[in-house]
Amino acid sequence: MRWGYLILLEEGRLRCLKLLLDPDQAVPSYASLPATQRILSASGKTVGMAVADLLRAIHGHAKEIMCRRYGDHFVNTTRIKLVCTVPAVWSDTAKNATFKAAEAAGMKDIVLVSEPEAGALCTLQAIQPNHLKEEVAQGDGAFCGAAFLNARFENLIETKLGPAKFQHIQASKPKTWLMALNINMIGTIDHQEVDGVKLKSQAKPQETSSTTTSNMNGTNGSIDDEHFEDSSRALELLSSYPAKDGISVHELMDETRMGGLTYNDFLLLPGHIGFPASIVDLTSKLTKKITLKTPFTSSPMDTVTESNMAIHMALLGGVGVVHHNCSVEEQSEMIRKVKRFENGFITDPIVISPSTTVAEARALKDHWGFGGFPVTEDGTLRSKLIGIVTPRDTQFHSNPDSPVTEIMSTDLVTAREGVTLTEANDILSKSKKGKLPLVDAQGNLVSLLSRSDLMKNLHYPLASKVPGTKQLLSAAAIGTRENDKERLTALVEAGLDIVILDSSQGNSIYQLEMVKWIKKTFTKLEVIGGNVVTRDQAASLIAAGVDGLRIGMGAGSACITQEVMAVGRPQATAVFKVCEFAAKFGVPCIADGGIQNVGHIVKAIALGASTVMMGGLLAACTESPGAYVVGPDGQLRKSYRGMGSIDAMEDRKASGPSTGKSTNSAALKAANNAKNAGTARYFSEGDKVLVAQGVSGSVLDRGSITKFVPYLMAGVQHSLQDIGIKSVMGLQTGVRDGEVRFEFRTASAQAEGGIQGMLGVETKLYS
Ligand SMILES: NC(=O)C1=CN([C@@H]2O[C@H](COP(=O)(O)OP(=O)(O)OC[C@H]3O[C@@H](n4cnc5c(N)ncnc54)[C@H](O)[C@@H]3O)[C@@H](O)[C@H]2O)C=CC1
Ligand SMILES: O=c1[nH]c(=O)c2[nH+]cn([C@@H]3O[C@H](COP(=O)(O)O)[C@@H](O)[C@H]3O)c2[nH]1
Ligand SMILES: [K+]
Repeated sequence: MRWGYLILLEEGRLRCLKLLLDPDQAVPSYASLPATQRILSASGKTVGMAVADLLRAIHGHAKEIMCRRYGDHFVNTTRIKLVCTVPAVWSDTAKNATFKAAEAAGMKDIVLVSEPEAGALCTLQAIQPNHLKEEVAQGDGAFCGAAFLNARFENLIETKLGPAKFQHIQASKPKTWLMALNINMIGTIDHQEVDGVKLKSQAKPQETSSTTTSNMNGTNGSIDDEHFEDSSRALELLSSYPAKDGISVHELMDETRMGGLTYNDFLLLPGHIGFPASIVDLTSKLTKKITLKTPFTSSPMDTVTESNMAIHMALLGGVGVVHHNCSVEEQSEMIRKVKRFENGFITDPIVISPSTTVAEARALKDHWGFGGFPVTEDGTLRSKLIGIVTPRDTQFHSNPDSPVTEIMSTDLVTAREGVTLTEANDILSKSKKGKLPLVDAQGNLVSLLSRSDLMKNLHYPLASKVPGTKQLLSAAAIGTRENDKERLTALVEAGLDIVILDSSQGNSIYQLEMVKWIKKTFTKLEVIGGNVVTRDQAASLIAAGVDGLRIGMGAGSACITQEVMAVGRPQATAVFKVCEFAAKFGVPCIADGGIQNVGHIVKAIALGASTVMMGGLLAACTESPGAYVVGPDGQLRKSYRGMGSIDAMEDRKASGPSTGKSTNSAALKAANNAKNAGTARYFSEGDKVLVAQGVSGSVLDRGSITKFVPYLMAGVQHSLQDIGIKSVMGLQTGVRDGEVRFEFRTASAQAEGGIQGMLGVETKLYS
């Protein structure tokens, strides 16, 4: 059932329906009911059923508005009394029928009040509380509702125009007829009364239009402002419109009208700017317990996120999810590197023994990316500190076989265990050394503080850290096979904080069981399930206990899932549907895939995503794995491939099993023994053909993410400023409340938004 503005003007409608509630009641002369009766009998409903439908819709609408304003929980736990107003002249039969219809519509706790009574009550309670003594308005229909007013007005026009002309206009302009009647109430009727109500006298419409026309065409340029509203009333007049300009997110996301939408299919409308872009707060949740200062994550793909990307994403306030297309040892090592990076106090420093050679120290530097190592008596932590080796010491030493004791510094500035970070930082700054070892009373090495970390602390104020520690937040992806449990155990030992269960279709028995197992086994670990694109998929995973969801199926830039599997969902719709549902449980969502620019990030967030995940956009950054190559056009590129591409699935660099793939059971065993995710999938298919869900190729160089991510952040801040919103969370509330408005974008609107008719365009996005 549709009602109100949703009914097209030219469509038939049930008007004055309530007059049919009591057939014995006199129908006012100006109301004609045959059309209503016709539509009613065609729909097979009784008047009671139709009124119940209407009341149900009104009730639902009211509840929706209240939920939007006050939250579902408050509304569902608060006793709500309903008051239904009816015309005072009504018979008891009509009132009783209304009451029955309200009950049929599921309205409980309801009372009926006559319309004049309701009006009077409202006024009297304001001016003289609790002193209502008598009904002040007579129930003679004089103050009847708008429908009657319209009907009376129509009658009036008919008498003025004559029936023939009246019917002609009505038939030839079915769309504008009703609108014109409703809007142009004021006008032709000088000092006339309609049902006792005096109408304001104004110029006749013909005059208005002719004066306006002549003014517009006139040569003197003067405009007779008698016919314009006073400009000081602009805001007041604005508030008299029934709805804000543009459409709400619910209207936008009504699939029955437009189908599933992508980010490019719509725009947000601008709001009011009353603050600088730099104060826009991008803080947002990644999981139930973890909040990020920047709502960005990088994909768990072997061409996107290894330790270097993960470290830098975390330094910049986001998080990088380390892929699992590698052995357990390799993945754990990557997590360890993230956790070791930039500790205020490095509590598990790499320590070497006096017998370590210069060559070995150099090799360790190449392996770890840093070269300052404390030397202790037996080469372990908690053993007596005897010196420190730095790259300066090893760099120009001619004999690689010399023990480090020959070159290490022994004039050490140390601090005692137990100093605060600030004190230690202070000592380090004054010492002009690169490292400050912390020792216990016996001179045993306990931990280390590094000057480069101090610098990094200064340069990365947004860094994502585990609360209460100086360690960066780490995240990794795993699969849902039995041996992924061992993988996860190793990752947790390496310090993992967040695990993502990496699948294109997360609503599987394997994933649900894995979620439950993880929640039971590693109670501190945050678990993100996915991928999902429907409410139903999300519900299963939420019920299983996930702390976050990852949304997207086939939207990624290297994905062909939608084409090959015929399964998936346009990303904007997927994000909205899942986030709307997940928000009810406080489960944050990642919009994964299809992010091509800043605008897409803002749209994903507006539709409810707390964070976005990027693959292709980050694949050719300095911090992503792999080397740059020069393309045929002379530009630098790095390779990028879908994790479901044949290339990735066949990549057995991590030494998969050599058992072959001859039988199904052998294949399953091989899959479980496989050392990387690609091989596991490869072997799980047994003798069957491999079906690719992704492609491989390359993407153009984007430079370092230390420049690119701040560009994305500033872009999002400016966008939110345009919308007139000060934070990511504010944007989501604004959208939910219907304050932030949207518009569909036709194909030509998309062309208009792009670059038009220009040659030699240089698309430099930031500097
Ligand atoms: N977001 C997206 O649109 C898509 C992403 N991808 C990416 O490609 C990679 C591979 O994705 P999928 O092929 O979906 O990986 P997957 O590991 O979830 O599924 C591969 C196959 O293994 C089966 N499987 C999983 N656990 C099992 C168990 N315990 N026992 C028996 N069989 C089991 C699955 O049912 C499926 O047939 C992931 O990195 C994923 O993120 C792939 C396609 C689409
Ligand atoms: O259909 C797919 N086949 C694949 O082989 C594949 N590999 C990755 N992904 C997903 O794509 C996301 C990254 O997407 P973007 O490059 O658009 O950022 C990633 O985060 C994944 O969700 C795949 N999807
Ligand atoms: K795609």
